[in-house]
Amino acid sequence: MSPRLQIDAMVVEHRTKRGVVHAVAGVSLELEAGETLGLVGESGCGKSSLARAIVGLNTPKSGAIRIDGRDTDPSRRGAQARDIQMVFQDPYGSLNPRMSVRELVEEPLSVHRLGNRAERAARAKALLERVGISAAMHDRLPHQLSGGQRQRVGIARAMALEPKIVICDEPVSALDVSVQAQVLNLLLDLQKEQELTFLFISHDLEVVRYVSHRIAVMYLGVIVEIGPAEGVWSLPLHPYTRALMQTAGDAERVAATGPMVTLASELPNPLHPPSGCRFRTRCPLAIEVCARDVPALEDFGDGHRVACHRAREWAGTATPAAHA
Ligand SMILES: Nc1ncnc2c1ncn2[C@@H]1O[C@H](COP(=O)(O)OP(=O)(O)OP(=O)(O)O)[C@@H](O)[C@H]1O
Repeated sequence: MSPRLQIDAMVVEHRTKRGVVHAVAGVSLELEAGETLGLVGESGCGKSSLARAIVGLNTPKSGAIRIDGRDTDPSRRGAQARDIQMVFQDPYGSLNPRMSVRELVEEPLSVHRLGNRAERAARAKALLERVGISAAMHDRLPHQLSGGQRQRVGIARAMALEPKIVICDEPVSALDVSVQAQVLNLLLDLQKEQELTFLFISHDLEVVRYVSHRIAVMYLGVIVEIGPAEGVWSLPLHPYTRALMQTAGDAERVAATGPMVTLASELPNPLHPPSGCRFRTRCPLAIEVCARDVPALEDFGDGHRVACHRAREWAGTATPAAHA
């Protein structure tokens, strides 16, 4: 059976005055129905550029997007544009400040000419109630809502067209910690009810681990490690993944499974990415071959794949860290 979502050799470039930014440099991913793939990486690694290309907000330079095995129409019009929706980090920026909550949720239904006026109103009401926005708030404007309520409206809007796939781009990063779990749990409940596929982008490794079946790690436009969430978590094999986990306060666990990697310098200039392995200029383990050859994603078992010339050296000997 075809995967629900297949991204094949996606390339996204941004033209700037200083040159071309290679934001996504050939990313391929497959996601099953009902699956969450968490995507992590530092700011500037290309996560949003990839997400925006998948929902049609960026035009990729090349690559294919398939839903249930069918190529999507690059013009992204019609029914198929409904299949992939996005939940943004900052719902305030993506919600028209002059529209009421009710109008905001009705809008996608009107754009796609679904139902008559009364049916759209009823559907918007049901969606808002499902995401926890009570009837008393349906006439309010976005600025009259809390951050968590605004994100719930953003989620209702994304769900209005009954998508198969939802790209969640840092959906809880702008929220107070106290409401983050509520919004995450709402997303997980909706996923179960509707067998939704999530691409879940976050720089917060704990959040990604909480929601994801699999985790992909992106560095400077490429996927450097991907695998089952607990596998990647307990035995991170790419030096960049190890560095991210170490920075996130997991030094002890990382140290138990191989070399420590500290991220010293800044992300290289994306206008001129390094030759060979893109991470090698920041990698304390880099050797000659790393500057010469681009490492392929190699399978280490159970679908845990890593693009590193040196990962084998500790992969065979290390014992996965105990699950916290
Ligand atoms: N519209 C644009 N025009 C020019 N360059 C862009 C544009 N959007 C992104 N970039 C550049 O592309 C690269 C990848 O950025 P992107 O926002 O996709 O990364 P990210 O990992 O999502 O980061 P963040 O978490 O900060 O959003 C960066 O170098 C960024 O400066």
